[in-house]
This record gives sequence, C-alpha cells and structure tokens, in this order.
Amino acid sequence: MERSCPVEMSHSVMKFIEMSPLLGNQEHNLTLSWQNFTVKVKRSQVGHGSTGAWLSRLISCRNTEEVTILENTSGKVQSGNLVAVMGSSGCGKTSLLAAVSSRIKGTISGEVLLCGRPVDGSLLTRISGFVPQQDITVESLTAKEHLQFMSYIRLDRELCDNIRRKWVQALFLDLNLAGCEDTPISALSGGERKRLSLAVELLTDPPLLLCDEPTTGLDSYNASTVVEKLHHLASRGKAVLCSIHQPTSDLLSCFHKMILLAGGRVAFQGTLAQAYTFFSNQGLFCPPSYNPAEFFIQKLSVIPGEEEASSRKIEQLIEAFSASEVEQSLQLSVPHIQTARSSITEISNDFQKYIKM
Ligand SMILES: Nc1ncnc2c1ncn2[C@@H]1O[C@H](COP(=O)(O)OP(=O)(O)OP(=O)(O)O)[C@@H](O)[C@H]1O
Repeated sequence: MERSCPVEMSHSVMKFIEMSPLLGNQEHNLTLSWQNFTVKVKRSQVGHGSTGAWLSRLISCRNTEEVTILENTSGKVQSGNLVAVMGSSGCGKTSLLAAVSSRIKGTISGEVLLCGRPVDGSLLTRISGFVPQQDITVESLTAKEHLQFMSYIRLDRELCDNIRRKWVQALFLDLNLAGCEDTPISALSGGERKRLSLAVELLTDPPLLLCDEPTTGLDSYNASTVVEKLHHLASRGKAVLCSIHQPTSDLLSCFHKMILLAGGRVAFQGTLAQAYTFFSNQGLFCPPSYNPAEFFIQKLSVIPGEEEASSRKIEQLIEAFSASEVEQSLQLSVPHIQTARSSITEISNDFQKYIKM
C-alpha cells in the first residue's frame, strides 16, 4: 500500500525536504581530518613451505599476525573539494577510505576529527556515503527497482511515496541515468553501474562521500563521466575522497588535491602543482609529455628485482614530505578543538544538521 503524505510531517521528513539540495548548492562547511592515524589488522598466517601450508589448511589451525596497513597517516578533505587517493596496488587506498569513515575492523590509533572535533565512529558512518569498488546488487532488478528498493532501506520510513519517487527520479536525472531506468542491472554498462552505486549513496544526500576506485574497469569516456560527476558534487558543497588507479592527465586535473600513499604511509598530499614542485625538489622531474599520476606512482612503487634500493628511495621521499613546507602548513591548517568525543547521541546541532535519517 502506498504511503501518502500525512498532514503533520515528522521532523526528520521535514528536514529531508528542506535539505534536499542535491540539484542546487549545499552550503556545508565540513572538514574531515585524521591525525597520526594507524590501523592494524589481524591476518591469517599460513605456514611457509608446502608441508606447513598443507598442514595448516588440513587442521584449519592458522596463526594470526597483526599487520599495520596504515601507519601514522594524517590528512584532510573539506567541503567543496574532490581529493584523489593514489598509489600502487596494496598501498592502502581502500583501507584509508574505510578507516577514516569508521568502516574497518582493527586496532586503530590516532584521531578522526570533524571540523576539528574528535568524533565517534557511528556519527562518521551516518554522515558519509561509501561507494565500494564492487557493488552487491540483485542483477535481475531494473536500475529503478534497485534504487527504489534501496530508498526503502536507506530513507526514513515516514517519508511518503510521492517524495520518495521524486527523489529517486531526481537522482536518475542528476546522474544521467534517466535512459536506463528500466534496464536490468545485469545489462547496464560499467559506467552506468558505477553511477547507479553512486546514486544509492546519494539517497541520503551525505555531505561526505567516499568512493573506492570508481573508475576501475571503465573505458576513458565512462571514467571521465564518473569523475566529472564527483567533481560536480564537490563543487556543490560535498567533501569527496576518492581512490583512483593512475588517472589520465585530464582526469587528474578534475581533482582539487591528491594524497599519495606508499606502504600505508603518506608520501605526499597537496595540489598537482605542489606535487610537481615537491618531486622536482627531490630531483624527480616529470617529463612534460608524461602522465603525472603514473610518474608519481611509479616513483612510489617497489620495483621487482630492486626491492631494497626502491624501498630506500620511497623511505627518503616519505621523510622529505613529512619535513616539507606543504606538510607543515597542512598540519597547521587542521584545527583541533579539545573537546570530549562527540557521539551520535550527544552531537551538537552543528553535526545534527548533516544527518538525514
Ligand atoms: N582486513 C584485512 N586483513 C588483512 N590484510 C588486509 C586487510 N585489509 C587490507 N589488508 C592489506 O592491507 C594492504 C592495503 O590494502 P588496500 O586494499 O587498502 O590496498 P589498495 O591500495 O586499495 O589496493 P588496490 O589498489 O589493489 O585495491 C594490502 O596489503 C592488503 O592485503
């Protein structure tokens, strides 16, 4: 049965309607920062050598070891900014996105701050949307059925069907998906599929968006439509943190800033211009015809056969960056207001306004 709009709407429904400026500008002034952030996880340790491995599997008795996947990282993303997280495979891009939005299990030290104030993980998950690398969908549903279904899961139950439908419609238009509303998910193109995953996260209109490698597996046209959309969302006031694998020069220029990771540590963060300067100051000059993202990532990758030498060079770059002016000014620009940790139940009005549901 359809839920019609009651005369007396609940506070949360009113707030949803008032705060549905997806198609207009949002005036958020949010800074998410993380400081001295270290994440350790437990990993199963299978015995070395074929007998050990075989025995471990046989008796299902694996030891676990604690591995550090992010080490002493600091950084920030602000409303209005699209920030790229880059680095070679396994450097910690996904872990960073998951950790700063409190979506990772492990031993975590350091602090995540919202507008300079320490915040509770449940608040972070509620004010952020996370677009995973791999989506989980029912392939036989059409794009519209999927988004409508997700709207029942994600949005306030009191929201009337008329508003819910309009919101879903607005998202389809906004993400250039209007032509494929009735297409089964299994038949969507890679780009449409990514934009549908983005639409699901935008249902709650979060001020903070985290996207894990949204361009992986897409051709250059579809990759650019996805990144342009993220840029557009940032320009309308969202803070967007997005991991990405070696974007083309054109795609990289859509990002306001970049964070380069190596072995779970920050090797650089700042603008593209600052990256050119930093690497040049280290004697690493990106040739004019070269893709800068590829160049920077290559300099931060361990080269097979030259593990020791390349690891030493990476270590030097990390140390040089932590002593650089860019890093020092970044540290100074992150406010740190000493207050008790804000939780979902005791948040101030400042944060309450960011929560939709
Ligand atoms: N839950 C976990 N348990 C054990 N190891 C983990 C866990 N999560 C991440 N790791 C390890 O941490 C490292 C970083 O992983 P992460 O997925 O963040 O890298 P990435 O940069 O996103 O890689 P890719 O570009 O290949 O997707 C990897 O070596 C990975 O195996």
